[in-house]
Amino acid sequence: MFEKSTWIRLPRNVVVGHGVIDDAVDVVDDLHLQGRPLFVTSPTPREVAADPIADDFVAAGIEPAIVTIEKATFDAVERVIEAAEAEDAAYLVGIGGGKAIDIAKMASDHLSMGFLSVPTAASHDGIVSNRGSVPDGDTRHSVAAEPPLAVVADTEILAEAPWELTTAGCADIISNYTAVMDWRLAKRLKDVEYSEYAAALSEMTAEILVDNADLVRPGLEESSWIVTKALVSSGVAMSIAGSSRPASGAEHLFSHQLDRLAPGAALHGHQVGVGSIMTAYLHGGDRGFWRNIRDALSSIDAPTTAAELGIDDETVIEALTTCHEIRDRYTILGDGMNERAAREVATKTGVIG
Ligand SMILES: NC(=O)C1=CN([C@@H]2O[C@H](COP(=O)(O)OP(=O)(O)OC[C@H]3O[C@@H](n4cnc5c(N)ncnc54)[C@H](OP(=O)(O)O)[C@@H]3O)[C@@H](O)[C@H]2O)C=CC1
Ligand SMILES: O=C(CO)COP(=O)(O)O
Ligand SMILES: [Zn+2]
Repeated sequence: MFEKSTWIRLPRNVVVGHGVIDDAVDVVDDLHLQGRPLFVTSPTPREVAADPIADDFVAAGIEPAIVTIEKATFDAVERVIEAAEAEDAAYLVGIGGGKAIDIAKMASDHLSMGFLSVPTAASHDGIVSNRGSVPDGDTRHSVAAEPPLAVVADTEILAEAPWELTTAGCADIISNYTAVMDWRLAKRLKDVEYSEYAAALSEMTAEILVDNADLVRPGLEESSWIVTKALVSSGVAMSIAGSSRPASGAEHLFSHQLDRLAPGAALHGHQVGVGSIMTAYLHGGDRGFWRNIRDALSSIDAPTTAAELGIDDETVIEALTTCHEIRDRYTILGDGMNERAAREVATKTGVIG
């Protein structure tokens, strides 16, 4: 008897384009959301977007509450839940980079409340996904969470954000190639749950972005358009899979470990990009594929070396040799690399000097 079933939860409205931040109140109307919103933001996105959007809500007769978080932690999720209860909020609006959006989506899941995703940087593919990513001691959880009811991605705001945030988003997408390789390997060796549709969408997203790399240039608003569409598409792949597998493999474990060993040194997207060069090498040996990843990253100005990340060589080796322990996710790293092998891959790919 056939007994499979699945819920693929996706946003109802994805609004992308120049000046669409002005449509936020209309988006709320279209969703028939009533009551008071709680805006979840972080310091810079608050200035850039949350305060101006709050003014539009006030003009429409809606008085939002605002909570500003500094870090993506379970404590921050707790603070947002408490603020939502204290302010009698009816829905949440996550406004910012990956940090603010992840915290809003996890709090909204806990509160059984809808949330809107308003990215201020095209820096990560969690804009649409139904996953949150949170460090917790020696580990990092990929948590099931509420997908947004709607996304409002203003390409004018995204284009004005520092360029490296956009290149980080591109690198997060380019890393899909190795994430999918790891996923297929885990399917073959460990029979993990696998979706060919999600894998194909994730790879195709990376391919389209790389094909359009010439159009991804600083100062061009069209770049934000291209990158945001890729980030949305990659998030949809995660929602189809019901896991972050299509967009997170060993290159992400490497980045999560760097977050522990060198907190704040580099952006998430940039770290996963450099990780992806090395895990592509592990998948393919000295054949060409890792060079394609490296060249794709450098074509959009993303870092390809430890020095460009601002991370020293020894920290890269430590991350490579320990990151398989971060979570129970089978990847090309298997049960871990020894130091000699780690040095070889990092040196051969030019990540360390
Ligand atoms: N759930 C998922 O599926 C995914 C989750 N992620 C998670 O997302 C996070 C990475 O996202 P990322 O966006 O890099 O991290 P942050 O949210 O920390 O943002 C990076 C930096 O950009 C700043 N910033 C944001 N918008 C602007 C703007 N318009 N102008 C100037 N500065 C701005 C932030 O300022 P400030 O310091 O003031 O906040 C911060 O310093 C990680 O925690 C990662 O794990 C990533 C991919 C997928
Ligand atoms: O960053 C992600 C996808 O780009 C997902 O993060 P996790 O590795 O925590 O699942
Ligand atoms: Zn990522």
